[in-house]
Amino acid sequence: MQALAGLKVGFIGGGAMGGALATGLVRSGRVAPEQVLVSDVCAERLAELSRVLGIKTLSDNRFLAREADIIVLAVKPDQIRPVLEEIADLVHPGQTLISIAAGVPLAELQRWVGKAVPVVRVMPNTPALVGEGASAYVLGSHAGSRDAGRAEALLSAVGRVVRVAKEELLDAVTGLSGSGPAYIYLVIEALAEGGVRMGLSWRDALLLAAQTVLGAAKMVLVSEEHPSVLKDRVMTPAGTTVEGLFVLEERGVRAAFIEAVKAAALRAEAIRLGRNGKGGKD
Ligand SMILES: NC(=O)C1=CN([C@@H]2O[C@H](COP(=O)(O)OP(=O)(O)OC[C@H]3O[C@@H](n4cnc5c(N)ncnc54)[C@H](O)[C@@H]3O)[C@@H](O)[C@H]2O)C=CC1
Ligand SMILES: O=C(O)[C@@H]1CCC=N1
Repeated sequence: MQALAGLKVGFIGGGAMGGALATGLVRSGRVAPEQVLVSDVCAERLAELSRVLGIKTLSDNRFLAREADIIVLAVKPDQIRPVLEEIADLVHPGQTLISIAAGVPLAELQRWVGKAVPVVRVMPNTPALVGEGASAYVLGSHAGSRDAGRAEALLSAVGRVVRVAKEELLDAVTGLSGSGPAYIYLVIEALAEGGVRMGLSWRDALLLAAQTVLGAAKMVLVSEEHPSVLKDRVMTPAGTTVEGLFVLEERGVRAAFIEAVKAAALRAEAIRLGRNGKGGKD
């Protein structure tokens, strides 16, 4: 991909999300393994990423900050400030800083780095690991089209990406697609348990449940039809599907998902506004 050609992409934090992005990026083939660096405080994690991906790993965030053109901050939200302050004197306007931390506002990121460097805030999700991520981003005040191009190139290599008009919308994104994979794992587990309850082996039931979710998602993306139209095509009058759907509506599953997204989005907002009443930022 042109926007990443010849650039080095460095991840500070190679955990669940940073590791997923680095892995998805290398596996996409859009960058060579030599273009990707990961620094982390956990030696075992670094050894694993280096062994599996053939990328350069290091325990020195400052070395990474000197080497990388795109620096992805992928530590827990409460580690973002110390990490930014650690590298602040090294970063320069030729670089693009990307923060994936939930609820850490652009204004704070910019203040902690303390100079006019481009910052982009991104909310990705873990299916980036398998090239099926869903991400949204917003540009900070010093970021421009070059930085948007870099962010889009990176995120589109590992899935789909949208740009949101204002930072507050990243709270909604966090509640929907950032946290969303966990909701869908719950759905898959529950569907499979339903299959087991009706006599299927767990192995068969899990495969059928997961493939059904994958297939339905693909239908929505490929057909571009409204989900209700696709739903109607599955329903036979007085058939089986309408009986199942009736139970889901009766139990309030639709409202439960709407409320789940809202609750997670409000939590992201509370973290962003510093009203973090739960003893941690993540
Ligand atoms: N896990 C998820 O589904 C998503 C996470 N995020 C965001 O991604 C960020 C990372 O979250 P996870 O990957 O889930 O956490 P994690 O705990 O799996 O990964 C964090 C990594 O940072 C490393 N680390 C800690 N301090 C460090 C330091 N000073 N320098 C370098 N590395 C350091 C840890 O050893 C660990 O490997 C968070 O800010 C979170 O809000 C965003 C979207 C989705
Ligand atoms: O649960 C969390 O706070 C993070 C952000 C989105 C997904 N995981």
